[in-house]
Amino acid sequence: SITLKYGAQYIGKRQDAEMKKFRANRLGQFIHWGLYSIPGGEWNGTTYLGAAEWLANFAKIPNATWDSLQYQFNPNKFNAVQWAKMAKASGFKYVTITTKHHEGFCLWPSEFTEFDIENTPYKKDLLKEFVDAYTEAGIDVYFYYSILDWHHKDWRYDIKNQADSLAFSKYFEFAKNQLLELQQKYPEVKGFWFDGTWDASWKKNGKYSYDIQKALKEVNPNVIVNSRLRADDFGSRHFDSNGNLMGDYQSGYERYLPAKNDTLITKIDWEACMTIPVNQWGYHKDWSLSHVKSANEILELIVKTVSLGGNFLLNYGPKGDGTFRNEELEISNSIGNWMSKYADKVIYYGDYANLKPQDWGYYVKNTNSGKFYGVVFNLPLSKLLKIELPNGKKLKVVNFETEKLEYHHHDKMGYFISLPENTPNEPFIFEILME
Ligand SMILES: COc1ccc([C@H]2[C@H](O)[C@H](O)[C@H](C)N2C)cc1
Repeated sequence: SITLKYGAQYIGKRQDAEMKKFRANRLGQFIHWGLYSIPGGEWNGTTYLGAAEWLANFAKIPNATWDSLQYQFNPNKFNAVQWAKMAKASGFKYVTITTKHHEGFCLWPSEFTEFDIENTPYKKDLLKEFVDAYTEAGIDVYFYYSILDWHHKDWRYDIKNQADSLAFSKYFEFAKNQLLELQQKYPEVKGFWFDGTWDASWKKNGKYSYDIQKALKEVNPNVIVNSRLRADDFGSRHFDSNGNLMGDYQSGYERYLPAKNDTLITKIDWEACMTIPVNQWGYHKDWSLSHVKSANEILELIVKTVSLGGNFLLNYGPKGDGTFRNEELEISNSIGNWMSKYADKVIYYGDYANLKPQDWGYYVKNTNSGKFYGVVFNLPLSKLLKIELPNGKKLKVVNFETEKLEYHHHDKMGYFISLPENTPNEPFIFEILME
């Protein structure tokens, strides 16, 4: 292997309590909220199709114009306790909120910039209200922080000369100071979700990304940091030049999942983040412009993720006034109903079952109870659920709610479980007992 100064700090899954809690949580709420939430993808009468939090970029809006949105940011309908209550009812065990997205606007009163919540009509420490409400609700809090910063004068996309290098070192100091400030002001924070780390300037400075993780861990030894922060000595991201995962979990799955038969991914901790429309993280006024995922589509993505040993972060983009759009409220309600019935069995503590994938859905092993479950999304016309067990394993009992399901064994093709009489018209689970 190659000797690296800024590569992976350790190999394998962390087994400390904080990481075990992150893993057991499985389901998180992502929140993208910033100045971009005010225009909602529309500027000077033109609606842009791209992701609303990138509007300044698509619409080529000068910084001075965009930054003046700061004087309009006044979420007078924001109710952190209500947000936390909805999140809890939806089954979210953790939340990740944008403290600063690419635009550079900070949702907390930062000592290191004027471009923050303090200098808006809202004035108050919005992030503290948020952290307190979610913590009170028993939901773990994580902070999203963008390294890419369109506002900061010392940000550089690339390092072409000594001047760039000096400026970028000042930007690094700014970012590190802000991150330590976030840990100090909001000590409840469990970890950081870094973004905006694809530019050459960052890839050329593996030391910077290494130092940020080190600095955060000095304050909180079990802080959880995503792989997206990291570039190694040679600019390799997420995985170092020896193929070892950097950070504490792989966060490359942005709006897509690994293949159902990908067993490699089950060897590391990972988290997928997902939008409800095709590609909108920040609030966009018009969701009719793309497909919007149904509750069942989202439930399948969540269960597929857990079945492969990953966490799932579902995104919400609240409006500038602090309210959520109806589509998000409806999804929350539907998902919450399903989670109230099944999450304790197949989401929380859910993990890879190491059983041969089948067409009808996904297997989940509950690492708390040790129980194995099937989650059915695709009803077979044969009315038979096929199960293939590893050699030496025999199927004993299949429980569906309070009944035991019939099954027969075919010496070469495996077991075939008969569907229950009254099959639910929603994704349902059955428990598998083997011997
Ligand atoms: C260029 O492609 C991109 C760049 C940034 C993103 C950002 C989104 O704004 C959102 O914050 C997502 C989590 N992040 C990867 C997505 C796609």
